[in-house]
Amino acid sequence: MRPEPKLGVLLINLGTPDAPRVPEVRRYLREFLSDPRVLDIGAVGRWLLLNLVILPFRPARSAAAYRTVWGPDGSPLLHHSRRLTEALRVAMPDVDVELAMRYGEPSLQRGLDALRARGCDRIVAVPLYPQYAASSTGSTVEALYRAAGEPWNTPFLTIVPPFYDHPAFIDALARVGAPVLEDFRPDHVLFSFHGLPERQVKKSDPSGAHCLARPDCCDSIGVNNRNCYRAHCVATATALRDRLGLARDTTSIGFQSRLGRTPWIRPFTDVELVELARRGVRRLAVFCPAFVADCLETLEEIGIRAAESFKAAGGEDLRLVPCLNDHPVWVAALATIIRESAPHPRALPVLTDRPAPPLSA
Ligand SMILES: C=CC1=C(C)c2cc3[nH]c(cc4nc(cc5[nH]c(cc1n2)c(C)c5CCC(=O)O)C(CCC(=O)O)=C4C)c(C)c3C=C
Ligand SMILES: [Fe+2]
Ligand SMILES: [Fe+2]
Repeated sequence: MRPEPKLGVLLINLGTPDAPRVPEVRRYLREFLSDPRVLDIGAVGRWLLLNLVILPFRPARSAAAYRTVWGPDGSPLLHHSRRLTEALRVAMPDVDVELAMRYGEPSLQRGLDALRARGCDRIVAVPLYPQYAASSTGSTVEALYRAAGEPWNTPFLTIVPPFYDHPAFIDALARVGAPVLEDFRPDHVLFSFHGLPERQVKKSDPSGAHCLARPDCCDSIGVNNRNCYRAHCVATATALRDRLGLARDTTSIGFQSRLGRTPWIRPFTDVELVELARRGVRRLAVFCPAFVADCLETLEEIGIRAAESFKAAGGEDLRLVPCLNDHPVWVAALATIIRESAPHPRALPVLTDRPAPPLSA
């Protein structure tokens, strides 16, 4: 008799340095920014940019930033991802759950090996990026296929697609955010997403004529922008705004975390913050819905630096809404998203249960 297929779940996040020190941050940035999906320029240009411009200077600045958010359990991104993994194990006792990172440790290979060692031959992989970008989701999917293809007996993969407008994800964001808004009483809410070079958004458009070709290109999702990161972010922000019952003119969108001189998608969070303060906004709440786990980009860039510049521009207070982290509503939502994508565990046995028709029929 064919054994029951055993399902494993692999949660995958971006990765983070091993320590908030210059050598560890340099090693992390080297691996991350050597990825041709992240710095998507020619190999020679990437090598020059990385080795002559970025790696001599950025690691010291970034290590100092990491030190401001590093906790007793290490990097916040890894800490929250581990706690989410633990919570999902409890919520889904019938499957094995492992954590892996696209860059650094625990590696994709390590996560896949751990699932294989426990006999999982079917794996549901969850890139923990709600919105699709070729430099985050795409890079993870490519590396995952490569790693999964290494062993002689390959596992069978299902990959959870971007969940930027999944009702369970939006509901979890709203349930985590609502008590913060209730307590803080902001007069404006900003949805701040990780930024992306404009070039990468344009490359996601198969027609080459839709994305960033007109101001309303992200207002709805169709054939040409179905992989557009910016359109996915707009869809998340719109759904969350509606779910929270916020008026359109009391919310805005921004894109944070730019790198280099190439044009990045707009509006920019750091510019928007100052503009809002100048327009009279005093109490600003900021959601970061591109990140499911709090990390350097939420805690330091928004929670510390953005709060300072908002106040310097005349604002009274900025409150960072925590990411979903291991909140029970997110754990339940993630279990729903995974179960919806999982191959039906009885799919093959059900077929073999049926008596075969006679050969002569
Ligand atoms: C939300 C998804 C992410 C996308 C898309 C993304 C694209 C992207 N990022 C960089 C450069 C950097 N990002 C850095 C940190 C970082 N980025 C994401 C997520 C996305 N990046 C996360 C979750 C984090 C935090 C990691 C942590 O350890 O907490 C960094 C490192 C920090 C720093 O030095 O500023 C860089 C660099 C590019 C160039 C890019 C798309 C082209
Ligand atoms: Fe990033
Ligand atoms: Fe667009």
